[in-house]
Amino acid sequence: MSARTVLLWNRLPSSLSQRGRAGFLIHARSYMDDGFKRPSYRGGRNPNFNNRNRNNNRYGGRDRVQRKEHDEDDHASLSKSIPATLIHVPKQADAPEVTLDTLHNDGVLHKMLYKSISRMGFPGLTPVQQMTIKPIVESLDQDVIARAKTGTGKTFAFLMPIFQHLLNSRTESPYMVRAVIVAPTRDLALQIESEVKKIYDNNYGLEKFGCISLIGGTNFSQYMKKMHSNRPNIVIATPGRLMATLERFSNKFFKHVDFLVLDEADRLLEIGFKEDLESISRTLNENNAAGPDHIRTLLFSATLDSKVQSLAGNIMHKKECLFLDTVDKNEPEAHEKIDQSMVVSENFAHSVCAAMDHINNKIASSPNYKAILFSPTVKFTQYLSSILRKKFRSQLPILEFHGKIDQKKRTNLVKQFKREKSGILICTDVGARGMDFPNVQEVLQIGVPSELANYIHRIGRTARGGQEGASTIFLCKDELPFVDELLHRRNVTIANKEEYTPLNETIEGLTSETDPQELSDVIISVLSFFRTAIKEYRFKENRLLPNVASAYGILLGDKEAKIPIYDRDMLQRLGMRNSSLTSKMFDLQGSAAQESGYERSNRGSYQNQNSYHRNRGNTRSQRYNRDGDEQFSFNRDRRSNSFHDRKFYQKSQGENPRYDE
Ligand SMILES: Nc1ncnc2c1ncn2[C@@H]1O[C@H](COP(=O)(O)OP(=O)(O)OP(=O)(O)O)[C@@H](O)[C@H]1O
Repeated sequence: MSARTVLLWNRLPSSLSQRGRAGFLIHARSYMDDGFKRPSYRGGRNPNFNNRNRNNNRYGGRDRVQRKEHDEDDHASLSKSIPATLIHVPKQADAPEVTLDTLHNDGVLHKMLYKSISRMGFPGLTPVQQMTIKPIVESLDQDVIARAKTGTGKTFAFLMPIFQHLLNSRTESPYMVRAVIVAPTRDLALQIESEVKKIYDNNYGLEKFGCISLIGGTNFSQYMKKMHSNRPNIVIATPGRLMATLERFSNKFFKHVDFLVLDEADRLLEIGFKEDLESISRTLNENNAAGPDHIRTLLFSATLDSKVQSLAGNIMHKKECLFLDTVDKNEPEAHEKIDQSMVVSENFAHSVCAAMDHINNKIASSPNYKAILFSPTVKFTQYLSSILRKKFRSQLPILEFHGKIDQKKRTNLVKQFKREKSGILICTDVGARGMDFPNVQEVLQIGVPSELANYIHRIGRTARGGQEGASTIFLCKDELPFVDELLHRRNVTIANKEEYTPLNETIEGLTSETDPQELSDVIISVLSFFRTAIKEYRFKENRLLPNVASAYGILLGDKEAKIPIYDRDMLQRLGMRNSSLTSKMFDLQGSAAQESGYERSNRGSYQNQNSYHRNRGNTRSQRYNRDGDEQFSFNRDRRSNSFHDRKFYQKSQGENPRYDE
């Protein structure tokens, strides 16, 4: 072996087998040189870069040697321009099993923590827990990225090392926040908090390491009072509320942070969230009493790719980063225990019929049927909830879950659906990531998700904690390019395909009692959604949009009926012009059709509908946000103006539109 290979060999976590290390070395060559960008310190140079604990690590001064390898003749290179080294540790099939007992016996896990987790009665540690706990506890000077499939216990994989760290350093800054965990949705933050409480419940001795969740939709000053009185060591937060807290109290509580964890990291590093995460990381690091490169950053998700690695450059501050990967390079990220199906029909409206028939059959054939149904927008979720309630309410609970529901109600319905033995939760992508509802048999989707990775997260709400599950996506024929994208970009194949044509009676069942005004609102919201998904999924605009628009007539029971549009601005907000395409889709009237003589008074109740959209949009195009609501978009093709647009929107709306802060 060359000197460099020996060096690498010795630096690998001792938990790896010989073959595992050999496998790593093969991977290492391709990864070592890609690396990360260093964080951008003001003044272009990290002031502490040269003088902190460089040799104080378990690999015995590797940093100095590593630096020599990289920059033999460039000693000025201790600046931010040097990318951090990415050490990729691949999945190893033959790795010896790591158990709670071995971790305890090796001195990795403290007795108190060992007892707490043992009492939970898990049959063993999951692959991600086996792979990450020891390196996070022991590799003090490395950031960590961990990829593991949905429902495989990533939450405990980062909580256990955090508790171990608190136990290791219990006398240091006991009244300060030591770990900050960021989650993209309020419900996920609350769920992580309840996982922490499970650790307390199984060993009260750990309660002294207090925890608090800071999320939007709650009383800020009340929570700040709790921060003052409880002095928690662990903060679990959504980005918006965390920024607000740091703005006022970063010096008081956050000067001794050791860990920053990003759960659903790829989501948090998307445009929109990313600027906030960079600002959070900058504030935490600049204020840190131990210096600006002290905090270790841990990124966890089921969907991570090279884009995330480079996006995290300004958030991760260590010189080395371990990429602990439990998914093979060529293996799909979707969980293998999910039996995936798609049902393809002619029209978007038929997908609704197909889903209704499917649910009907399932309720009849499976006792305790528990499913989650994903929908593209808030309005469509409301519509689906109302038709499902009408039909199935007497048989099982039907729950509606999206970002427009008041937080208290939302928290209660999450608790309820976790408890229920059967039921259907209808939700937007706000429920796609991280939520752990026990015993969900099946995930249903009408229409495509808001981003490709969310397909994997959506279906991952089933087959959790070692169970099996099924998923069915209902697509119209013009949504099929999505399936190709899924294969080409995520290597995910939907194994089972079925074609569907609705019976007349199914359509009739839906059309009765449908309010045209409401339905027009619903379909416009879906059109808005698809309009922004065109680039992402390579849809054919001229086919897909008329297909979705015609769902209005079909679901109304009058195939010829078109969505009435009275206002020219409305078309603009949908990002469309008066053209042959729009006249195919809409019944253009009044100013929309540029008819000067049109009597406003004749517009009837539709006027409200269009002014509603006018008030909600801003002066530019109205689009879809990922919390499932239609509004100004900071979406896929927003690179050029995203930040300003978001600020503009916030100002005009007096709220933060996009996130679930
Ligand atoms: N070692 C274990 N053995 C069995 N079940 C476990 C183990 N650790 C955690 N679990 C359980 O597995 C379920 C899923 O865990 P968790 O929510 O952490 O998954 P995740 O990997 O974060 O999923 P997602 O990618 O969807 O966020 C939870 O109910 C959790 O209690």
